[in-house]
Amino acid sequence: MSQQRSERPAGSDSRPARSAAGLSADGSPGHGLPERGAPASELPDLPEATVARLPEYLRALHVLADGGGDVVSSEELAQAAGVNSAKLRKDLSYLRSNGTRGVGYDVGQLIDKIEHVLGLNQHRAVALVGVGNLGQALAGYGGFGSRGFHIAALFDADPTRVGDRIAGLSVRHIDELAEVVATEHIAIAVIATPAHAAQAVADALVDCGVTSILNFAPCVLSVPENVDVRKVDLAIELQILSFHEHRKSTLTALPEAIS
Ligand SMILES: NC(=O)c1ccc[n+]([C@@H]2O[C@H](COP(=O)([O-])OP(=O)(O)OC[C@H]3O[C@@H](n4cnc5c(N)ncnc54)[C@H](O)[C@@H]3O)[C@@H](O)[C@H]2O)c1
Repeated sequence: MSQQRSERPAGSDSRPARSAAGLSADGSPGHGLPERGAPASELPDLPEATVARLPEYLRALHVLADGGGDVVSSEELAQAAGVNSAKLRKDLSYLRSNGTRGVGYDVGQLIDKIEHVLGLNQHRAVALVGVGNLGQALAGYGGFGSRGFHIAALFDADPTRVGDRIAGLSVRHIDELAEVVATEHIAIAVIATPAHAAQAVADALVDCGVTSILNFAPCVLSVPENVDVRKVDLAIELQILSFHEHRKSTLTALPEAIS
C-alpha cells in the first residue's frame, strides 16, 4: 500500500482542499499555476472550511429557488445558511461569484456554480457497507437523490442479511464488492459496520478503487494518501455540546462563588 494517512472528522477544516490551480491553501489568490508535475485542475483551490460551507449555501439556495426566489442578497443567503455575510461573500468570491452590487446573486446561476465546483452535476453512485440499524436507516433515507447522490449498492457480511431488499436494493455479500464497485462505477463508500470490522472493510474498498470514504464506525482508519476519509460521530458532537453546557453552568456559578 502507498503512504498511509488517517481520516479527518467531518467538519474539520485544517486541510486545504486539494487542487492545483487558482488559490493558495489559506484561500488567498495564488500564482494560479500548478506546480511542475502536479495534476492541473480547472477548479479553484479552496480552503477546506469554504468547501464545508458550500453545501450549506446550496441547501439554502434550493429552498429559495423552490420558493420562487430569483435573486438573493448576501445578507439573506448568509442568514439562511447560518453564517456571517462577510464570510459568505469571501467564500463566493473564490468561485468568482461576486453578485451584482445593490441587487445580489442570481439564485439559479449560483446553484449551477456551486454544484459544478462540488462535482454534483453528475449523480454519484455510493456503496453502503454494513446494513444493520444505522445502515438500514441510511439506505432508506430518500433525501440523497436531490443532493446529488444515490446509494447504488448495499453490502453486508452476515449471510442472513444478504438478499434482503431495502429501498429497492438487494443486500449483496461483501465478497461481491469488487465486481459491483466496478460495474456501478462507485468511487464513494459509506462504512456502517462495527468498529472492529471497519479497517478491513476500508482496505477492501481501497483495493477495489474506492477513493472517498464516509466512516460512521467509531475508529480511526488508515488509508493511502489518495483516499479521502471523513468521519461522522454523533457521540463526539454531543461530547462537544456537553463541554459547552458544562462551561455555561460554571460561568453562571462564578459570581456566587466569588461573593
Ligand atoms: N457515527 C455515529 O454517529 C454513529 C451512530 C450510530 C452508530 N454508529 C456506528 O455505526 C456502526 C453500525 O452501527 P449499527 O447500530 O448499525 O450496528 P449493527 O450491528 O446493527 O450493524 C452492523 C452491520 O455491519 C455488518 N458487518 C459486520 N462486519 C462486516 C464486514 N466485515 N463487512 C460487511 N458488513 C459487516 C453486520 O453484519 C451488521 O449488519 C457501528 O460502528 C456504530 O458504532 C455511529
